[in-house]
Amino acid sequence: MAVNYATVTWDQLHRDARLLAEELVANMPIKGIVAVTRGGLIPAAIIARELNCRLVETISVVTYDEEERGEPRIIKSPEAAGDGEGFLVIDDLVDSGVTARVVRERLPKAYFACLYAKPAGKALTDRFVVEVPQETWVLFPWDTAPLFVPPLASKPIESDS
Ligand SMILES: O=P(O)(O)OC[C@H]1O[C@H](OP(=O)(O)OP(=O)(O)O)[C@H](O)[C@@H]1O
Ligand SMILES: Nc1nc2[nH]cnc2c(=O)[nH]1
Ligand SMILES: [Mg+2]
Repeated sequence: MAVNYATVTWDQLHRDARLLAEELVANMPIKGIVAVTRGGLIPAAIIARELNCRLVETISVVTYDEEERGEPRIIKSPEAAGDGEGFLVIDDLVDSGVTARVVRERLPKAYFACLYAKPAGKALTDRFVVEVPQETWVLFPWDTAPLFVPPLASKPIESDS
């Protein structure tokens, strides 16, 4: 399957997290936020700031062994969140939905929100901001760096032959 890339800048991420926070105000009051590490950490920090929430827990789910997708494992439990009642769970993205499913099983009463969602996983969310095509790979600002690109005119001209 062809892979397209969608680059998300820090500005876009901040804007999308604030848009999500605006929607989540309807859930107030909340007991706290659970960030799904690592990708949910920065979105959760922005949302915690907007919702004036100081109780921020984490859950860490590992779904890959080496390069292969393995049996998902919770390597850090969100002890402060109980069964999730009154808590918002924040992740950056749902793709296949494997991570979200494990999180929901552990926190069945929590409200699950994320910034970006692909079709295969979006039904596992309670709210998301932007839908992304399944074949698109989202490049987050913490995964990328600005790179020098040579001017077009300096590239060698390819011949047709
Ligand atoms: O719906 P899924 O197919 O499970 O994919 C979505 C998950 O994948 C990424 O996390 P990843 O496991 O790569 O770890 P990270 O957050 O530590 O980067 C992303 O942050 C989501 O948590
Ligand atoms: N950065 C990134 N991580 C992912 N994990 C699962 N899908 C994605 C994606 O589209 N982008
Ligand atoms: Mg993640």
